[in-house]
Amino acid sequence: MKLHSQFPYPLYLVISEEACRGKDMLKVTEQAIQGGVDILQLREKKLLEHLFLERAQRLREITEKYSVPLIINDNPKVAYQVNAAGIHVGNKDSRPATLRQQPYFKEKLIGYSIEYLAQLDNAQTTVSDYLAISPVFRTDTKRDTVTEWGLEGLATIRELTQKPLVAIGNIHAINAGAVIQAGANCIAVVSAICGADNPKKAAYELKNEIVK
Ligand SMILES: Cc1ncc(COP(=O)(O)OP(=O)(O)O)c(N)n1
Ligand SMILES: Cc1ncsc1CCOP(=O)(O)O
Ligand SMILES: [Mg+2]
Repeated sequence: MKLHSQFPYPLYLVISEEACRGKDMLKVTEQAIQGGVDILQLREKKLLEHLFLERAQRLREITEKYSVPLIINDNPKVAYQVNAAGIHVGNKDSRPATLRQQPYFKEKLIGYSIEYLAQLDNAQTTVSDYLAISPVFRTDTKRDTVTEWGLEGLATIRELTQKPLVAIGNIHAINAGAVIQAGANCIAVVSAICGADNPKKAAYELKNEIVK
């Protein structure tokens, strides 16, 4: 079994209403947590800010009940307003180094997407708490990606940094073990759990592949 001492969240669910395909997002969240999800991100790319905030507040009630950290995608204002555990940003978003200077984000988790190897040397990476290998495998859930890292790319990055690595992109129970073996500390998924008929069972099966 691998140790995850730097980032004690081996299974990461990135959720949106659209990804839940008609299922109640709040129920999916609760079932997924009961199945073993350790950390949750709300990622709504098309919502107006006040609706994003409202959804984040609902999720916050559930994550608080289970003591699971809630991460907000892209939007520092919403993260602050719901007192989220942190934020995830990529190359088109607020910069981690800028966020880190704000009092609210000083002690919060900041996740940063890695799309180019050169990012490993930049100031954004230095101040981030985890790096997302984004994506490990091409996925229909997010099409505007740059580099498909593959297991080899993930292993290369593992050798170049000590930062916790969160692997994302087309990861399912069948390939999760290989992704961990290649050096990831955490598996992040959207469709493997949100798109499953039984999100609790899907989370449980993924978790088993990760921690065995
Ligand atoms: C855990 C995790 N990893 C990667 C991403 C992608 O972030 P980003 O590159 O900013 O793209 P969008 O998600 O904003 O489309 C993520 N959200 N979460
Ligand atoms: C948000 C995000 N960032 C990189 S890939 C991705 C989507 C992953 O979705 P799935 O787990 O359904 O492939
Ligand atoms: Mg983003």
